[in-house]
Amino acid sequence: MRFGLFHALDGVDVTVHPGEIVALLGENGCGKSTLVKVLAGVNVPEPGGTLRLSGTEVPLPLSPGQFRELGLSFVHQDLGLARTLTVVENLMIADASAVSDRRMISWRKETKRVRALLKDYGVDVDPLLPINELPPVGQALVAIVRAAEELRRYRESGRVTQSILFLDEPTVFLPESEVEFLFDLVRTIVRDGASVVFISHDLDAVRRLCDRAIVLHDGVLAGEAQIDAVTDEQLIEMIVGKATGLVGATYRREDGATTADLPVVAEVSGLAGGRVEEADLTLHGGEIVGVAGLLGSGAEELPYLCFGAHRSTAGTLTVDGHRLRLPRLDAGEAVRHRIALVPADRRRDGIAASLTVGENATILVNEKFTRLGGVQFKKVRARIVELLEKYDVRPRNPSALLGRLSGGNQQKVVLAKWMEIEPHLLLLHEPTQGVDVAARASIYRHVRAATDDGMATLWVSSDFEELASVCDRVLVMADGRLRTELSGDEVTEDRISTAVYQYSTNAASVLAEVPGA
Ligand SMILES: Nc1ncnc2c1ncn2[C@@H]1O[C@H](COP(=O)(O)OP(=O)(O)OP(=O)(O)O)[C@@H](O)[C@H]1O
Repeated sequence: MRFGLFHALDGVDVTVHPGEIVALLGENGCGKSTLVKVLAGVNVPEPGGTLRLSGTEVPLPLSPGQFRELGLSFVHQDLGLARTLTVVENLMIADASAVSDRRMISWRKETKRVRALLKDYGVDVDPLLPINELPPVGQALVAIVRAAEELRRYRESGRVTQSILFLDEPTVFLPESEVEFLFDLVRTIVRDGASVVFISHDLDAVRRLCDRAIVLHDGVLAGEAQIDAVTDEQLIEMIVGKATGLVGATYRREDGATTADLPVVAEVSGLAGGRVEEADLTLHGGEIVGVAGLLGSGAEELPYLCFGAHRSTAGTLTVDGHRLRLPRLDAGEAVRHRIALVPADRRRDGIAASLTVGENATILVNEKFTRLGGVQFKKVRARIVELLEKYDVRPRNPSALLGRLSGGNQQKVVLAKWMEIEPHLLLLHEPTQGVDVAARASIYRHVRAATDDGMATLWVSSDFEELASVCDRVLVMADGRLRTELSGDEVTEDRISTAVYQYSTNAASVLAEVPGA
């Protein structure tokens, strides 16, 4: 498969067996989604490739929608749901044939049918709620149920004997604690007779769910392995193409300095807003401070409240001696005070998809390249080239539209953009989601280096292993308040996890809001 002169896939052979869950792994931009899109009839590959399903050869390229006749179904990262429509409506759109011969839709009957269907799959969401009112895990579950139903209809139609569900990073926006609900559903689908291809950068998740891994590297097949026959180090070596020593690496301060030795850069006091009832925190230059909490604890809102992206009801933020009233803070003022925010929802909040990579990377610092009212294009371009090299953005093409880059490469550009303002305070929310294992390590190193140079960093993540490897201190949030603090040797994945559940007195009720819990 070529895009212009660029070979996104080159001679890749892949086999999927009945009833198997196969992981499709590889670095950002190695061609995973491209392969899936060939099978979805979106990408038109070069002549010469073959596709054989249950022994029957199917000519390539596939036409859009042809996958339905072949027993293939897809859940892409953005889930592809109509967000303002209800769960019932979304499930009905997928099955238009079921209603095409009726003159009137009986919503009562449809709701009853969908309620029973969701129950069969063990998914507990209200069928009458619009998609965008469901929590992220509920949305992902609905998208997967819709695909599973599609597979069931294929099999019942008698046209296909085998069916394959492709899941392209559906867990990327989900807190770690909720991923398991999704996996239960995937296992149900496999029991019902489908095979699954699961794309992910989360090796833990891959280990929990998959039987076998297929690894791509720069558009070619790098290897295959049964999951229980390889170590993480071996898988990573296949993914990256060389030994990395990344397993178990840490990115904490090396000089042993403690909080007390470091200068205060930012102080938040009396913060309230959203689910945060009250939060006070002091952030030091040179220190990465993690925040851990269950969904609904308020942790996931802290970065946005401190940036003025979500409205606070009370509180102040003092950065480098400037006292800002949080309820009146807006993004413009935050940037002027060198506060940076890397948001979790990259597509919605992080990138300008229709601008180029270069425009995105320099959008916050245009004035640096303006002289006497004119833009110094040579200088801008030189800086962009430097940034693409430094953050290893692939391809190194400043003029590519950012929306066309693979997810992980978009994330590298988002970080590069924010680091350009030379932040005093960096606010991160799930900054490595969708990022491959090597690029993740490079993000850790960049943030560590800038923090060592005096920046204060607040890192909110549901990945406690990540927090344990990068943070010097971790605050635990529950019920809208910061409950405890772990530092030094206490910062381990186990201690963070234990503290989060111990302090979340409403852990049961938080989980009760999660469909399927
Ligand atoms: N429509 C397109 N036009 C031009 N280049 C494209 C297009 N789609 C993908 N590419 C390029 O093809 C390469 C493979 O992209 P792909 O999205 O398949 O990567 P991926 O392995 O899914 O990565 P990630 O893990 O980051 O999602 C990337 O270099 C990407 O920029």
